[in-house]
Amino acid sequence: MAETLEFKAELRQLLHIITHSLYTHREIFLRELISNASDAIHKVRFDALSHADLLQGDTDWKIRVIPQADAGTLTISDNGIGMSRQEVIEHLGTVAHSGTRAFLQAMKEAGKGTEALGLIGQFGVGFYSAFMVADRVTVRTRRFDSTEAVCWQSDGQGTYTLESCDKPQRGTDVILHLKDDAREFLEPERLRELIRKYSNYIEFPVVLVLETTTDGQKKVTEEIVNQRQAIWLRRKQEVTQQEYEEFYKALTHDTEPPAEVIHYAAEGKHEFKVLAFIPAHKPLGYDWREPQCGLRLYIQRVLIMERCDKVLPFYLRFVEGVVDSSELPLNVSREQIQAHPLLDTIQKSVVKTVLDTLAWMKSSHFDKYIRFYQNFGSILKEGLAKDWNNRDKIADLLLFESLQTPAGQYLTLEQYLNKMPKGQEAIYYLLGESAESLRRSPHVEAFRAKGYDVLFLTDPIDAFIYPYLSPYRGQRLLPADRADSLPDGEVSWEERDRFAALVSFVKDQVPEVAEVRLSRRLTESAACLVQDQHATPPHVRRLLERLGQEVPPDKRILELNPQHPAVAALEELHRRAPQDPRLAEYARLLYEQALVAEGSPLPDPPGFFRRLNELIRRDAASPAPAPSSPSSP
Ligand SMILES: Nc1ncnc2c1ncn2[C@@H]1O[C@H](COP(=O)(O)OP(=O)(O)OP(=O)(O)O)[C@@H](O)[C@H]1O
Repeated sequence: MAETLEFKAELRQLLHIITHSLYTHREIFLRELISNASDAIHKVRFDALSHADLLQGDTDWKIRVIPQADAGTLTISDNGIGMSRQEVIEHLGTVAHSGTRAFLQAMKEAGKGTEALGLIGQFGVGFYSAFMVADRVTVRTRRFDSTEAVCWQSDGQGTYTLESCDKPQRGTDVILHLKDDAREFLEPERLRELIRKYSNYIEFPVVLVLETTTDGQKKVTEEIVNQRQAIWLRRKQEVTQQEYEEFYKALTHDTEPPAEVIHYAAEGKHEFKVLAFIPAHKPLGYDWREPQCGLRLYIQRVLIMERCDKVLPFYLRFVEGVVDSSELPLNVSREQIQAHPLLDTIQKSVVKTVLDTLAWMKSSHFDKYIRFYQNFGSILKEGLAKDWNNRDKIADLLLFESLQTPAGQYLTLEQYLNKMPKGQEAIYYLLGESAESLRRSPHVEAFRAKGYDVLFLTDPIDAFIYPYLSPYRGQRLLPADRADSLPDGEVSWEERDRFAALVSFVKDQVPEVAEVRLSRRLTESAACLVQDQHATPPHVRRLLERLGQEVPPDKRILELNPQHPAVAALEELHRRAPQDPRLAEYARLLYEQALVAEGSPLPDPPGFFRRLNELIRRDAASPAPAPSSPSSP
């Protein structure tokens, strides 16, 4: 008796999109189904390592693609692991495929428009892509360690049926009852083309099974269509760039070729082979997916793990590829393999090669490197905190915008060091939202005047990794907005004397700060805020507060520029009429402009507007002044 069950809500939504729309990329259903069949064979090969008898002698691994024009069906059949009844319910009734979840997220972001539908081809939606070409799908499956076979059927309209069936061979048959407009997928030539295009490097034979009738005699032919070389086992000199690209695309579903290919065989004490790729860009949906890290681990061509994270540190998770070692034991559990010391050796070797490749790319193909960096730089930077042994190598790979680089161009730490003028004793940096706003910050004025460059750290992660950057090649890194980082330039005694009363008055009016003082940091602005070396930088504070964390308040230092006309005028007014009520308002305005200049929020915006509007009112009522220098903010 067939039992009818309902799909989970998320899946109903997906199936609705698939069955009610037209696609330009629907041919990818074949790639998805062949890839599932290949996974199933890998799984049974692995599970049977310790139970070879369960295979009952059937180790002729094959994925069969069978078009049947009379019935209008296309069957993809494998002798893989198969599924139990419970597994069918779990796997074919819910959204399992990670790409599918990313696709649904992308749909949400893109709205319901056709733009989102175009995304399907790039994501692939796993098993459910079948409904792009079929109005009914039947799955007949039997697990390798069971005698019970199950038949699953659905038209993709919200429910599916399950019933027991006969299936003498283990494995899974996916039978697609093709839609009328999808009969092209019955044509042998079209199927050959698609198998070669998308599944050429599947390691098991993908066999096209054709039934022909000659002189009334039916004949079945089987033709292996894919190349199925374990490309990583071949010598580098024997593999063409095109083969690498095709393999990479088949492995990752990326539509673009990789930025770099890394292919080598370690020989000597340990032997293993690595074929890894540095992608050129983040594939669609990369930021919505759960982060995945690791290379495919093979032992003598048997796939042991889809993502072996022991061979790749998390900060290199953008690297894709394969590692194969015949030295690892085949007949042990995945957990035991994960603990094998050879994996640490492999990791060290992969990390070194990837970092060396990135360094080479940076020096030889800078434009290509910039694109890579814009996509994956934030991830790579995590390594500064996590991989102390390679900290210097990673620091060498960083790119920065800076005070002296034209907008949109980048500088490395090494280039910064090389152009440091004599007398400069530290590498200066400033944390903030964007290079554009930092370029206008009062904190860089003195540096600009002295010809010192300031690195702009504007990636959100910079706020957390800057402590790991210093020292770089013996030079310390100092924040340009720290109280003691001022290149030099003492305020004269005479100025100190003259402004002493004003400074003390402003301190009384701005209890939020620990100190008010004069400084030479500013050449154009009237005031700015700095902090001592133990305080949390304001940009980091803003980020942490946005993340909902409480940061204990630090008292900061308000610095005034005694040469600024506004500060000078204030001093004069204070000397002339120390009781003038406007003085208190002006003192607050100096503090408030220092906050605005560094991007910090104002504690009392209405008060600020009132003070500013009062100034406008008064000023507008007085006669027009002589034009003043436009450069003084
Ligand atoms: N031919 C098959 N043999 C055995 N199990 C299968 C087969 N096809 C699908 N399945 C099971 O159904 C599940 C769902 O398949 P689907 O293609 O939607 O996602 P997926 O392959 O798990 O996704 P991902 O590629 O992200 O791992 C698979 O994980 C697998 O357990």
